[in-house]
Amino acid sequence: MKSAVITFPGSNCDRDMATALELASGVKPVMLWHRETEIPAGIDLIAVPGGFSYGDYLRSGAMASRSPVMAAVREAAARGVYVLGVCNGFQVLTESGLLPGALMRNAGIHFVCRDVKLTVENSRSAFTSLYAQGEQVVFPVAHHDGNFFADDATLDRLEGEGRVAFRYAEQVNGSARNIAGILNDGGNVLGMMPHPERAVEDAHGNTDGARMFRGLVEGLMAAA
Ligand SMILES: NC(=O)CC[C@H](N)C(=O)O
Repeated sequence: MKSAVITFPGSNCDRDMATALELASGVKPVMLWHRETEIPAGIDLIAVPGGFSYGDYLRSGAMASRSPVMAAVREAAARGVYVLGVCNGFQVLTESGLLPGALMRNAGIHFVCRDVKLTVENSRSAFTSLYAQGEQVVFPVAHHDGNFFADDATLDRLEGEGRVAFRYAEQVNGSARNIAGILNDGGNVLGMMPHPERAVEDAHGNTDGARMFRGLVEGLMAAA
């Protein structure tokens, strides 16, 4: 599996994401600066990593979503290229229109930085194929704008179409229906606030995230 990791000014999880992808695939991802206007040929997966792009000014992810590279990411996603947005990456994907809804300030205002329990709500996606349906996993979160909001009709559609990939199994940030991660209608774009790339090796004390990356490698290689 060939992957690319986008870096914006203020990204801080880009190298962790690259390490997780390399561990799973054996191939170093291409690192793409936000000014790039093209996704290199042959890329199967684009990762939009966490951090504080543009210092979270205006709204988290809003300025990054206007970066030249995001037009190329939108075009690639429309061709079926897989896109994984984590934390600030999820915020960038909603601001880009690649995923519905918005990430608002956490209920309770505070930055939340801890391990949280999640339920795998859809194990049939390319991102979750190595998890069992309904399985509980633990991923770290670290954000102040993780409070997922969408109107009721959108939430009903996400639930009805199996596009809620992960749900918090505990109260974390006030997200509507405790939604932690969602898929687009094509199933090739996933945005999530928790950080799978921070739970991929024994030194992390938790390897629950590793199956996301291994599942992607296995699934995308089988499709190639
Ligand atoms: N870890 C992150 O990506 C943080 C995301 C964003 N800056 C927030 O705090 O909400």
